[in-house]
Amino acid sequence: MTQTMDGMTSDIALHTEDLTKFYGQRRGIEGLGLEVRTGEVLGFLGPNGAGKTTTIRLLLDFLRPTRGHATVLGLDPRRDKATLHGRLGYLPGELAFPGRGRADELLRFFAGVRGDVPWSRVTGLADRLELDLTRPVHTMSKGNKQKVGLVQAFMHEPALLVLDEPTSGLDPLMQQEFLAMVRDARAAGQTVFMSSHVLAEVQQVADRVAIVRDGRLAAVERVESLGKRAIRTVEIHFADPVDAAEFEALPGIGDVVVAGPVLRCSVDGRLDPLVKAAARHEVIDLLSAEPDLEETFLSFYYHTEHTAEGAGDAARTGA
Ligand SMILES: Nc1ncnc2c1ncn2[C@@H]1O[C@H](COP(=O)(O)OP(=O)(O)OP(=O)(O)O)[C@@H](O)[C@H]1O
Repeated sequence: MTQTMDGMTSDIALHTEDLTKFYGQRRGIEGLGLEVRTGEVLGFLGPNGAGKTTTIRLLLDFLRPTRGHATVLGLDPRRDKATLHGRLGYLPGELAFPGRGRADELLRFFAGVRGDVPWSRVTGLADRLELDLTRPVHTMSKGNKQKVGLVQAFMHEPALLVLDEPTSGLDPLMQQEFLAMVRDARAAGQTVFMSSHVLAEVQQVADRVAIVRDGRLAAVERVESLGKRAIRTVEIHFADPVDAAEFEALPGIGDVVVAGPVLRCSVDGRLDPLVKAAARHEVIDLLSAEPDLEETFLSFYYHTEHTAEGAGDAARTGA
């Protein structure tokens, strides 16, 4: 539960209404209506330039909206900035650390600003992320700087984590560790709002995903429903040539192309029928490409009657 100014609790951690930011004539984000429940992990997805960073900067009052408003932990991002500061963990998309100090010096500074952060919590997070705290931050790789950014965002166990492209620069093992940190945060009742342009990673931890395109909210869906619709591209190499007709009629299979012993197709939903059909032949290799955000999105909207307006309703109800 989120404690509001008047001492009441709320199960809404984040709320935006008609949140809009134009940079001159250029749309950053327009008409965003979104609700994130306390304890929920929301993936905020979209291709480059979709408006993710603009939205996050509005939530933190680094930008002022052209119109509309946001409520964060029941508070006003502008009026209650100081109160929110201690209750939020923020990872910016572009990290810029000042000075030439070591990571532990910088993190001690952050811990001091936030009040009583036990140092063991900082070292615990650094250990999880395999971050050497004795290194000067300005000498670190992008990935290690990202880890410093993550430690400062998580260190005070904030009620709300707002993370802009958190896995950027992390290697696959560290990405998994980060996702485990998000799961732990969720289990502890924290709310997580994380932007990404990679559906596959968000799908592993998020309860819902909100998809933005061209500065507008295009869809809000529960992760399970997107998963079922996920289109994969599959390529199977057989020992001998196969016949396309054998695969074309399978449920969910499309775009079948056979070149001798190599079959390429798209799979909408379960892989099982294709795998069982393929197993009638000798299989040399099977390659399955991660569902692409754009493909999943298009597949979802070709297959349902949802509209962008409907998505706004879904955002509000969490349906
Ligand atoms: N300071 C700015 N001045 C003018 N236009 C801007 C500014 N910041 C962002 N924009 C524009 O607003 C739109 C949304 O940008 P934003 O950075 O919010 O997208 P994003 O989804 O975070 O993209 P990325 O993943 O590339 O960071 C883009 O068209 C971008 O060019």
